[in-house]
Amino acid sequence: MSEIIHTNAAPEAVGAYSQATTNGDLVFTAGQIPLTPEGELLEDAPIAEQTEQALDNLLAVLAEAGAEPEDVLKTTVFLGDIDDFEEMNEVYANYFDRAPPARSAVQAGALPKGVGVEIEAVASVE
Ligand SMILES: C=C(N)C(=O)O
Repeated sequence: MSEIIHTNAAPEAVGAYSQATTNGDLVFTAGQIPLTPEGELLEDAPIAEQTEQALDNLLAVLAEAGAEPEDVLKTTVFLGDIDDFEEMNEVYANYFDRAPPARSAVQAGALPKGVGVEIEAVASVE
């Protein structure tokens, strides 16, 4: 059975999508961008700060679905500029310090709202 996940601890969707959906034990999050739950966009902040906000949002959405960081199977990190990889990675490592999930990191041509990073995840909550 599938379910739509919503929490006020993460920003509202900026388009026609849900913060996350579930199917059985699996949780699929939308890509989280550096937008605060209050609606402040951090598109000009350093990539470290943008990454923190995106990951705070991601963990808030996962928590609403009952998932902890250890439950994450795979993430995808979209960067506006691959030169930001190291700065993003340093922050990212603090969020997934135990048994980090599989990950892909790619440079996207452009990201919504002009942000520098967007991060999505798939988790299992069995
Ligand atoms: C920010 C997004 N996740 C989107 O526009 O799909």
